[in-house]
Amino acid sequence: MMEETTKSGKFGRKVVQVHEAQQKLMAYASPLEMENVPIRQSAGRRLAEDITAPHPFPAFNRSGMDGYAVIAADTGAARDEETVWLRVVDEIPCGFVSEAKITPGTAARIMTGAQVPEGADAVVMLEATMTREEDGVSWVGVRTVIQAGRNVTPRGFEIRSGDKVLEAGRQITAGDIAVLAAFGIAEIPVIRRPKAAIFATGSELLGVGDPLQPGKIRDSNSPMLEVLIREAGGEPVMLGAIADDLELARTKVEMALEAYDLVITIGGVSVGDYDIMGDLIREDPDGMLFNKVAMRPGSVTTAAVRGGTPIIALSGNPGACFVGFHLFAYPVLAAMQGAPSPFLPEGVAVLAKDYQKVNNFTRFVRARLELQDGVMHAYPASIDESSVMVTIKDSDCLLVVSPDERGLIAGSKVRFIKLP
Ligand SMILES: Nc1nc2c(c(=O)[nH]1)N[C@H]1C(S)=C(S)[C@@H](COP(=O)(O)OP(=O)(O)OC[C@H]3O[C@@H](n4cnc5c(N)ncnc54)[C@H](O)[C@@H]3O)O[C@H]1N2
Ligand code: MOO
Ligand SMILES: [Mg+2]
Repeated sequence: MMEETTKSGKFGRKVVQVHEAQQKLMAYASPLEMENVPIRQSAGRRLAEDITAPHPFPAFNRSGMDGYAVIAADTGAARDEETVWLRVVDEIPCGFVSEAKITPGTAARIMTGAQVPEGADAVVMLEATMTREEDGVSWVGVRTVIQAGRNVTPRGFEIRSGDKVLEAGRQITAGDIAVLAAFGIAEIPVIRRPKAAIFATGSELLGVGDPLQPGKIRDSNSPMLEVLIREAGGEPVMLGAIADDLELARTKVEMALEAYDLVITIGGVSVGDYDIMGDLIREDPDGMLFNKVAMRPGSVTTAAVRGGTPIIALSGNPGACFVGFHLFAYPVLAAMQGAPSPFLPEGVAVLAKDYQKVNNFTRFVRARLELQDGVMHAYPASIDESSVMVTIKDSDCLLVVSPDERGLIAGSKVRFIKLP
């Protein structure tokens, strides 16, 4: 009798591969609605729509030099080392449009960034000219032959009107801000930030401000996740820590599911007597996505969906919590913001130190990347057990060590996932 209970309960878990678990979750990570934000608050957000150029850029033929706007053909005689003299008909500062039309034999003084006057097709730089005054008339002498188009940036050189300049889903960078500003787009259509509720379970948990008590620990995972969620573009909603009490957890989860886009819980997913999150998820077997993943740390990571909202129940062990967040919560948050490639990027590095631990499951080893003579090297953390907290701070990648690898020796190639 006892055995039957346990088989169908905590222990009878079906192991799924990491990518399979990720795919199950991603089915519930669709892009959220659009909102408009002022340009100054849009950096780092993801565009909800393609941005097309409302006008060409530059919008006018622009002088690239301080000098004289001329008709290139007029300078042809300079080939015979003869100075060509042109009558100066206007002076054009930046921001002003000349009413003069340049006709053969004439030129206009012009500044860098000013609109090239009608009729002119080139600008001679100031250093290649000389001037003289005669009866109140200014003349400019040109001693070199100028090609048509010289020192003139034609209208639409960078972007033509109607060109797609920024793609939907793109994360807005400083360069994008420059583009948006140049086109006068002050309100930016972005995907709203996913609201991700976090709560921790564990009767041993104290707050950061609490004095240490025997047998207790301070909740370090919640504040860590708060930062990770914010860095991933989400809006963390801190629901605090609760004791290992199924009723309490149920109430919290139900409330969070109503109000937020994603619910992340910490702890209580293993086989312990007080591992209530596992029990809670099992109450609705249809909604369960997975409760055992072929990975270390974080094998007990559990996920479910209720009313279309995903719940990710991360392990309480700090290392497992950290790894579980990056493999499962990060891509969900990215996809909810419309990221075209929501998973963290992968690469290959040279292992800088032996790594001999072998598992039955793929191991995600905290490590630090360092460029040495232009080659990326990876230093695995000194201690990387699931329960270890302190080496999280030293890692900017996770090495992916598959179970068939019989340990890795320094100098071998190793796959890594780059952390944000
Ligand atoms: N008999 C077995 N025991 C365990 C197994 C197993 O397969 N059989 N799996 C081990 C593995 S692997 C992991 S990982 C952990 C998973 O534990 P839970 O996810 O259930 O997490 P808790 O039991 O709540 O806590 C584990 C550990 O982490 C500390 N913790 C919890 N919450 C926080 C927090 N918010 N901040 C900092 N530290 C936290 C907690 O005090 C425990 O030390 O189970 C193994 N056991
Ligand atoms: O779930 Mo544990 O972190 O696999 O080591
Ligand atoms: Mg436990």
